[in-house]
Amino acid sequence: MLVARRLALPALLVASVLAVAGSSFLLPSYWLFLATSAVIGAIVARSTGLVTGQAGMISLCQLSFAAVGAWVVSRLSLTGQGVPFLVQIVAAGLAAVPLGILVGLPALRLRGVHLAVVTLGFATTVDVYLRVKGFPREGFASAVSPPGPFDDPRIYFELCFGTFVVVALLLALAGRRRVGAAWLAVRHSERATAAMGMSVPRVKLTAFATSAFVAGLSGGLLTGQVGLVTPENFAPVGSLVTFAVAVMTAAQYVEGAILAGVLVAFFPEVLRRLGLPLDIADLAFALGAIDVLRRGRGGIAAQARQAMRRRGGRRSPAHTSVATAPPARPPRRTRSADAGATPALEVKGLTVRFGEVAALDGVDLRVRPGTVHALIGPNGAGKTTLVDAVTGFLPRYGGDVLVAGFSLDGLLAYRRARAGVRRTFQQDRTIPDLSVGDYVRLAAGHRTSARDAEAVLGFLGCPAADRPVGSLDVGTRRLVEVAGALAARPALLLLDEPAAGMTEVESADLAQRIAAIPSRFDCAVLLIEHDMAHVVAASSEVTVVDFGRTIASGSPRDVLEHPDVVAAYLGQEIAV
Ligand SMILES: Nc1ncnc2c1ncn2[C@@H]1O[C@H](COP(=O)(O)OP(=O)(O)OP(=O)(O)O)[C@@H](O)[C@H]1O
Repeated sequence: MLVARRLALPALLVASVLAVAGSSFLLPSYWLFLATSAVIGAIVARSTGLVTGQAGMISLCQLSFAAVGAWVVSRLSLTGQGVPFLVQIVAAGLAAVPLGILVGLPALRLRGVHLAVVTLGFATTVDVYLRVKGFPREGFASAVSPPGPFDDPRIYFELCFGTFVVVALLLALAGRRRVGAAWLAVRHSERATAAMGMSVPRVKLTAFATSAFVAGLSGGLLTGQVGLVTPENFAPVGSLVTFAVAVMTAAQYVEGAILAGVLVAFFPEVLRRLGLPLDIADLAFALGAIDVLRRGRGGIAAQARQAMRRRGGRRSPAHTSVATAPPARPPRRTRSADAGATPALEVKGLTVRFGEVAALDGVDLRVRPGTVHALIGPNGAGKTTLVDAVTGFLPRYGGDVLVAGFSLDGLLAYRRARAGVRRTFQQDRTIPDLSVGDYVRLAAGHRTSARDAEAVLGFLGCPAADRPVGSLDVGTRRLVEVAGALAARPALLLLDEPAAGMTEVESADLAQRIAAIPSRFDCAVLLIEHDMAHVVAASSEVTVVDFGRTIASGSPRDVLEHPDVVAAYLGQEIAV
């Protein structure tokens, strides 16, 4: 039954692909032309969905990338005798890549509306250039005519459709690998992406470069379809409409991209037949995009997937309860436990200022190898700032941070993560679009087997690996985040209030599991937590900070009875 269900989807997909491919031999020539336009529109929509929907960067210049592809095919068709047409199409995509990287550079610093303005400015600049140059006719005597067999419109449709299928498959494959999952990660949180050991600039630039490649392909295919392209084909308003449709349909998904292509090609045709102004189409797409952004629930394809997931979720068996799952056997230890004197973490004279506020003022801290060390203190004491400094999330700090005797000073966050320093955040930074297992493998940052990932999930009492992260409650997501960091097999794990959002019972259960991390994973832990019962159960040493200074350090019971600590908490119930 399960096998039949698993085979049903691929079989349906293959049947759909064959049906669409076969339809070209049935359609009259005008409808075939529109169908070809729809497929080319789907390709450019998919490119927009990649950079915007997947990687979360607003690009309003996708048709400028397509223009580069169009120029390449125009040029090679008319002057590059003998270059096979398929090679011309691939060259169209490749030629757009440098431009994609160039446009991606501002995205390293800019976000949201600022990036949108820059990309729109780029689209306008390209448009002006094309018009001044009389694109693409300068030097070209006649329209592009694809060589046989692509001069047959039916075969040309097959070429376009085949290109779309290949692009969709490759991007689906990328989505299952680190590169594609990283695009999703950067959309949800750049800090969490860096904490997973990934270079945020590289992730962003690969997204822009790949999306430019795909858009370049569409420009090349459009040239072969219409023969002569003009600047109007790639005008900024066209990029805006592409963006709006991609948002409306959620073109980061293959079905969303197909819907976008169909709407762009056929909706104006419907309006024309009804005798209505064609501009209504652009207006409808804009309103659709505004509605999607206002509701914040994703475009049409995203909502359809969520609805299916909800239906599937009701059928699937209940997941392992966080509170009741017994600790599973963890992966085999690969590092030998270092019982020597070198601290797992040594912080010396750490000082951090935010303007006039001294968040940390000469803090010293030593975390012994093989221990869980709690860092506690009232709100605003400087705990998260210390974690930020250790993990490289502050532009500057005074003092030294050493892990296993090696200085981390000057290293960027993602390099510290790769060096074995992993952290979690106070707010949930998981990626709802991924399954629990995919998230853990992405966070692990190296070739983690499904078995190893499941062993870590089992150790922490997380839900099953195939559960979508988006279907979990906040407390469970935070547990999955801990599992991701732990699966990376770090030398030092910094947990920032991992039990926040959990019930008392879940928190107590997690404390026991955290206490077992050093012996089972050969990893020291720095734990920030407000729940004192959790602190006592999980840690063997505690450091207390207040107003950016260390006020006590030692065993949990001694520290919690220290008069300065009691005074710092101003009578709050901290004794356990
Ligand atoms: N980016 C920032 N800009 C300005 N001030 C900041 C910034 N980050 C932290 N601070 C200040 O630094 C001090 C320490 O903050 P921090 O978040 O490290 O405290 P905390 O002990 O983690 O508190 P909590 O338990 O509430 O999370 C606070 O006074 C806070 O307002």
